[in-house]
Amino acid sequence: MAKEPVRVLVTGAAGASFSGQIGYALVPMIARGVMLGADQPVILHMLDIPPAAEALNGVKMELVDAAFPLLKGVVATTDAVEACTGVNVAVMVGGFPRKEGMERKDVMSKNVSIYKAQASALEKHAAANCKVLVVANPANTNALILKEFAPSIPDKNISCLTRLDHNRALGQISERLNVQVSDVKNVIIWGNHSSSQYPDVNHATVKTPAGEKPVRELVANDECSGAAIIKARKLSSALSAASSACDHIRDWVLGTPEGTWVSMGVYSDGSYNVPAGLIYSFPVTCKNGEWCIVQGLPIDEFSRKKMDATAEELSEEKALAYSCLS
Ligand SMILES: NC(=O)C1=CN([C@@H]2O[C@H](COP(=O)(O)OP(=O)(O)OC[C@H]3O[C@@H](n4cnc5c(N)ncnc54)[C@H](O)[C@@H]3O)[C@@H](O)[C@H]2O)C=CC1
Ligand SMILES: O=C([O-])CC(=O)C(=O)O
Repeated sequence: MAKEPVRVLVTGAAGASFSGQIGYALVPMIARGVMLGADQPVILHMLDIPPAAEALNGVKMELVDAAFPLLKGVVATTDAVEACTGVNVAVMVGGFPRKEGMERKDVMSKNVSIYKAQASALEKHAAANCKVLVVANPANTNALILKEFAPSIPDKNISCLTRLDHNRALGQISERLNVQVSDVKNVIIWGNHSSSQYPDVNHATVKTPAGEKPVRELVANDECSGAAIIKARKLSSALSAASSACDHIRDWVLGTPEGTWVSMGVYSDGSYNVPAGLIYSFPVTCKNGEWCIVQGLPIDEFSRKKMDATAEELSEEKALAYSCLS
């Protein structure tokens, strides 16, 4: 029997300020089954702001023209209530993006007010058990604000995207070692989706004909390359961010492969002595639609310092965000 359609919200779907256009790259991936599976029909809900209404309608027309067999309907709107009504998955891309040379903190106050308002719309109108992924920067703190203003959505259902950083680390290791990216696994992104994040390869492995080898012996810890993309494209990452958002939701809903973990920004429960009450990126495995932090990994002194530094930045962002609320 055919499955019931899943309603997926994408905010910022018009990609209309032409910063990087994640939404425009993301919606056809969802309509093709990249996010939820090749047998899962979807109804897309797309939200953007009134100045982007015409562009948003253009995206809707393209989705119709592309005749995606899995796409059972499109809601394109500038009304947050209409956009959020009945959604099972919400991917929050809309926001005020950072541009070349801009600090993330410059855009905090604009995003705090956006996320406060959209949290209320989601809380009141989304389907029960809606899973939320915040992509827009500052992603961890936007997710925290969303959590704060949608208290009836369980903590476990609110996350932010660090999968792009995770995938970047996998990609860079595969380039350096000249191996297939699918043979590399279990890197970890700890902390914030910012330059303070700690990409940790201490537990990563690469598949070789002689079995799995630790990556640590082969490469040093890595840097995130978001700024390099902005420099090269004059636009921030879009297709890789969209693809990583699909990976994040797919693994969350359908499960991570046996023996593999991924990085997700989730509400800290104090694991690894990360302060509770932050949205912090951890290694997680997913099963039956629930994520679970991988426990018991040994943490050396270098890693501890890096993990604490990014937690410290998140605590500062949290304080700044709360000061924007008053
Ligand atoms: N977490 C991650 O790994 C990454 C996060 N990002 C962040 O994702 C966000 C989106 O990036 P791009 O697609 O490049 O930006 P973009 O500027 O191309 O698109 C943003 C869209 O959001 C819309 N928007 C603004 N306020 C809105 C609101 N209140 N409600 C609904 N829509 C709204 C804009 O009209 C625009 O269409 C940015 O904050 C960017 O910094 C970008 C790359 C990676
Ligand atoms: O800073 C930005 O807007 C882009 C970003 O998050 C990334 O590429 O990781």
